[in-house]
Amino acid sequence: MAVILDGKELSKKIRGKLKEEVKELKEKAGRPPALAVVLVGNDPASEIYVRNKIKACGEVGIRSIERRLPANTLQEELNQVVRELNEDDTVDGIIVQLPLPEHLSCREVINYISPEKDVDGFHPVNAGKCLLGLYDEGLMPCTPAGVMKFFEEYGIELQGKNAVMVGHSNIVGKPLANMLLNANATVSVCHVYTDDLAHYTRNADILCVATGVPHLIKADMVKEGAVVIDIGISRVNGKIVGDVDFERVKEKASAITPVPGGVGPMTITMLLYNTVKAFKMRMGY
Ligand SMILES: NC(=O)C1=CN([C@@H]2O[C@H](COP(=O)(O)OP(=O)(O)OC[C@H]3O[C@@H](n4cnc5c(N)ncnc54)[C@H](OP(=O)(O)O)[C@@H]3O)[C@@H](O)[C@H]2O)C=CC1
Ligand SMILES: Nc1nc(=O)c2c([nH]1)NC[C@@H]1CN(c3ccc(C(=O)N[C@@H](CCC(=O)O)C(=O)O)cc3)C=[N+]21
Ligand SMILES: [Mg+2]
Repeated sequence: MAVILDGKELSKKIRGKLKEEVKELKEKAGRPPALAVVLVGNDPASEIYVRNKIKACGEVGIRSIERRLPANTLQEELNQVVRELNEDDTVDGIIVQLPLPEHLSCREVINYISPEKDVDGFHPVNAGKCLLGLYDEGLMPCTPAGVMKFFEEYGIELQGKNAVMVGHSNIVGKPLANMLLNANATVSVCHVYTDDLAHYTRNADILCVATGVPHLIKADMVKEGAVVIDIGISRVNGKIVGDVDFERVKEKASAITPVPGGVGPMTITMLLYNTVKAFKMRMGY
């Protein structure tokens, strides 16, 4: 039976420390760290995510600012909101909740976010620092950084291991594959055009999956004793499910993240962590 990598428990521990730190920083600076969340339109899933982020900020003492824009907002108007938040000295972190309505370019608006305030770690400057392994000099993407915390916390060695990343998005798959490579794992990156996915996954000591395809990874695709990280979130008949057939794969894996309660909470935790980090960097602490 696999060890369950508990994202709620690890989050509790990290958020507890952040709360203490925020209290001290607030006394020192005369104001708390602040996160601005920009939400365009009213996608129900995004509404829930934003609400959770704002709640999590409140719990550790981070001030949050919600900027809601109508679904028919123009690109130039969205860019302008980001420019205003860049110029507001009391704002330390800015995120634009994705996905955006069809007519808007996320690439364009992300380029407007000041890299020092880019707490999602999506700006090309931060992506470059991530590639180079200069984690301390920038802000790293929250989901991949949260996954790396699991490996640290549970003492999971990466050096020399076969790591397989399924999914190659700019926000999860590519940066996580890169972080695994920086940790000296031998990394394969698979995606929808990969011929014989199971051939790769069966050889993985560390298997990370971020596709959004419910239960893509079955037990017969997993090596005995593998560490399995399930990043996918889908809603099937009102229930949240991951990309891994958890019930069967947990019998074979040595460690596995559940969905919910695994990577998701850690993503939010790393957003809080990045907001505190951005605040400290901006204040010169
Ligand atoms: N837990 C968390 O905190 C977070 C969870 N998520 C979840 O993670 C999942 C992925 O998100 P994101 O990276 O943004 O998604 P994208 O849709 O941007 O990327 C999905 C990736 O999976 C690949 N893929 C799709 N189908 C298959 C398949 N059948 N076999 C192999 N590869 C496949 C795609 O390949 P191609 O591009 O070639 O089609 C692409 O590389 C989603 O469920 C999302 O909700 C995302 C962010 C945070
Ligand atoms: N600019 C931007 N940054 C993001 O980081 C971002 C985004 N846009 N758009 C959407 C995706 C998805 N994402 C998740 C965060 C937390 C959970 C999470 O906390 N999940 C809980 C369950 C939550 C629930 O009950 O719905 C869990 O897995 O236990 C899931 C998914 C961040 N994303
Ligand atoms: Mg996505």
